[in-house]
Amino acid sequence: MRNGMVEKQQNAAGRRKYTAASEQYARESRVPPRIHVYGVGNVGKLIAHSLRADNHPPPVTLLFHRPRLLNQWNHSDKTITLESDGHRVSRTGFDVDLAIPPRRSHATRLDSHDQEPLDASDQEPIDNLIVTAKAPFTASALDAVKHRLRPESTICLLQNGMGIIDHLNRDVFPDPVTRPNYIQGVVTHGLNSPHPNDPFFAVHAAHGTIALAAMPRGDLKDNPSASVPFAPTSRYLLRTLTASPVLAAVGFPPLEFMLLQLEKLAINAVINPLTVMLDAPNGSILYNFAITRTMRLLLAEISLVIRSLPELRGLPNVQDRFSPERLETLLVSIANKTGQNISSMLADVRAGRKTEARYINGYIVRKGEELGMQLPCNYMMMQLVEGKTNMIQRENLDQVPVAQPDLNAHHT
Ligand SMILES: CC(C)(CO)C(=O)C(=O)O
Repeated sequence: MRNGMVEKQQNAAGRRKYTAASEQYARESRVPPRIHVYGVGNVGKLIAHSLRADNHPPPVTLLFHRPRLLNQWNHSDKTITLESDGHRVSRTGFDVDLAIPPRRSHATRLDSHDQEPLDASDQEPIDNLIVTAKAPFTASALDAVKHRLRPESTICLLQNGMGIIDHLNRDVFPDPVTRPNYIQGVVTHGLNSPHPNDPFFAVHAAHGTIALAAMPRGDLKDNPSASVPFAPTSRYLLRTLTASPVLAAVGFPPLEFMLLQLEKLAINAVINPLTVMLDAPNGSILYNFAITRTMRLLLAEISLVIRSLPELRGLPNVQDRFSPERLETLLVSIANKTGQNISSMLADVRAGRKTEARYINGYIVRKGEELGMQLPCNYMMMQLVEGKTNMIQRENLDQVPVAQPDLNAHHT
């Protein structure tokens, strides 16, 4: 009888342990459980879909950056659908809101936020925000919701590249006292959106992981082994994301997380711009000695900068982990595994979109300059990628629709 009771109590405790983070944590710490997701690209769809998978899902608001997307949503069945191993699962229950980025020129906002609010929700505070917009668009995305963020809020940034937080602190949240908290993430899930006319559908092609870290409010350089006392909203977001089995998200201390970011950055700084130059899938950089030589020139610079970073000084294994030889082995294995894929940078260039080159090769160049080094190969790659993007953007602008001659027409 007693044992039965103990067992019941243990079961109840066990069940309590596995309730949703929104139930378990938000309630007890008074963090409002609503999560806003900015950006419904591939990663945004994966995150929003996974958040609504739980038995007690948190309320989720999708923030659209364009009225056209909101319109498409309102005319759809209001679901996000993910296909994985041939099975499609649709999830519902999302709230939606518009957050249109103000225009910026040379890092300055052109139009201020004194326009009429769209509705009352445009003024409601945002406590938990996940941003999946790409690095070059993150500052303007945050400009759109800046007035709703408070020092207690947490922004979780999920995108490729490094140096984004420095950029945000300089241009969007210059006051260290009032700026929100940050979580950063490295996503290795592979997704694609094969139907451009259905922006709320994606294929989860390769199951990966998400590494997450709550960033200390100061500079990591000044406080490298900072054990961060998490803001309640950061703890809530970390708990909610790591509770999702599909996301396979894991939390790391800031310094270990930085090593993971640098490893991904080193790979992206070579595969991405080279595939842009070759206009070919990732596998095209393999088994071609001229390309291998170029790859090695880039890796020599990348390895030198990473191994000289003051933040990493004295850490065990950094010299081996970031040696040019180890990075090359890693790079070749990733290019092999993703051989048929088009890199995200090539996809952006082909579509005439701004790329992340400034946050990938550009980050290496900036860090090198801080250390008194010149890195011409990475600088050149960044310029070439930007040059090619400009070229494609101009081609798209110049495209005048011309009536095609009807080759089947019969002249009598
Ligand atoms: C496939 C890979 C690893 C190539 O760098 C990638 O992450 C990307 O396309 O951005």
